[in-house]
Amino acid sequence: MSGIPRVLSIAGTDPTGGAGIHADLKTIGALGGYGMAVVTALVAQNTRGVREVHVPPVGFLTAQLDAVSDDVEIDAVKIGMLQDAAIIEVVRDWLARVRPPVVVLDPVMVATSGDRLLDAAAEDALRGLCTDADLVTPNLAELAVLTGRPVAATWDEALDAARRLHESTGTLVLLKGGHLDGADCPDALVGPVPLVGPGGVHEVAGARVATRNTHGTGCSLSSAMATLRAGGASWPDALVRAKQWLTGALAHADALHVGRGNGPVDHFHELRAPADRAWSAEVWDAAAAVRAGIEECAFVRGLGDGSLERDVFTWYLAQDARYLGEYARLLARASALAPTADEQAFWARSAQSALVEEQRLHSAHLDGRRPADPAPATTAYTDHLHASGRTYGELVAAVLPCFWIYADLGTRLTAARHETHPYDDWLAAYGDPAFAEATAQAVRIADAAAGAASAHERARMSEAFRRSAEHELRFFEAPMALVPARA
Ligand SMILES: Nc1ncnc2c1ncn2[C@@H]1O[C@H](COP(=O)(O)OP(=O)(O)OP(=O)(O)O)[C@@H](O)[C@H]1O
Ligand SMILES: Cc1ncc(COP(=O)(O)O)c(N)n1
Repeated sequence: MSGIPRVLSIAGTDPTGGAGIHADLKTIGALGGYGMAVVTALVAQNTRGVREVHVPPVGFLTAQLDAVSDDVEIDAVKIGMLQDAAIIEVVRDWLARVRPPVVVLDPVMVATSGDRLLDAAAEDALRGLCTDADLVTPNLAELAVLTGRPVAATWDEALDAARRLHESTGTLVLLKGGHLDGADCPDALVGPVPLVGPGGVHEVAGARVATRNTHGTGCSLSSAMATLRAGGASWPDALVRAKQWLTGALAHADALHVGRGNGPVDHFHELRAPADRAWSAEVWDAAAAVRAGIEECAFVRGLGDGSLERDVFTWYLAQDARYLGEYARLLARASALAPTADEQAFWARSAQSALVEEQRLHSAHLDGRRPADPAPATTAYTDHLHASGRTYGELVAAVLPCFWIYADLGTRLTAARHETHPYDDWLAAYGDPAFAEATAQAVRIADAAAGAASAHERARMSEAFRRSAEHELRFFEAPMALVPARA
């Protein structure tokens, strides 16, 4: 494969650009692939429904398919609307001749509007095509038709049906929870253990975005899976990334104002994000007063000019050691919840350095003394972090101020360093460029999580950040107020 996955969509059209090949091409581009398209059917449709379907002669479909495969090495195929059995036959013949490494089948039968996009007589032929695909992505109604059972009413029933489809076809199934009720919107890969892991099910949780603009989500998800898999991701990693991207596309759908029915999702929301105000910039600016309070507090000023009394500093270090022990647990939890291997590794490394590096520095200062009991400011801060561990985004937002406020203070306090400064090694640790880089990565991760979050989740992230920043201030104020000599 070249570096950029070459992905072919074989599907119908949607002149309003929300579903079919239009959604596929946007998705493939948004996720870093090169998109190509062969049209099975021309559909006069909009966000309110399908008006007319024109199917060109099947010979012309073969001509389109051959024109692409005679010339281009195809890394992945996504198959969408097929309309009738003759078209399915042509696609099966072509797949038998040209077998691209990744074949994803979205067994499109009925549009969101309720209009049929597949002849009832072609359902058997579509079942046959399922066996040729590497991944099949039915919604609940399509799963019911493919398995000959009633439509699943619960997630457990849907998982059973997906298992049945996998057993009858031998093909990996991506089960979609979009049509279930409730605040959650899970998806799952159901298939062989070597591909999806223990139990043969890899579930990816998701929050339901409150929008009626879901036109083309199925087309977009299947194209995303084809593109990401062709790019080298495992199926489970592809689903995590595809879902993160699609949730963001749904969260930005209402801003598009396309059509008066079920509108499309914003495939290019991630491209637009730099022009939007980053979440991190918003919350950092909103915490300006708290940050100023930290810079001006007696403890930080004393640390900078070296006038801070040793017993005050030692008391602070003892509390910081207590804090870091809990903080490392929360970083490890962020690692456990992380949606990608890179983020998982980042949080695990951060947990490790919080435990090892920081406590090594502390034990040097604490002179072997055991950390004291946690002070109220320490407990309040760690309680808040634990309470913020419900979702990945909220947790990442809650742990961020400890990185960011320290790194920011570090760059300021570095200016105060000199060889005989009593707290020079401490200032050096927080002014360390590697710590600044880790902080920048934590900020990038938080912005990506905020980009994919619903408005509600983003607000919770902001609140978690705001409260952590306030706890930072109280943590810095505590030593001066609580050192016994001063109480
Ligand atoms: N409101 C929503 N919020 C978050 N994710 C959603 C929402 N609706 C659908 N999805 C996601 O979109 C993808 C498509 O799911 P769905 O079950 O709607 O399939 P579909 O019916 O084939 O799609 P389409 O609406 O394009 O026909 C899945 O990943 C699903 O979890
Ligand atoms: C050409 C084409 N392919 C697929 C769909 C299904 O998408 P949705 O269910 O979101 O309408 C569609 N409407 N048109």
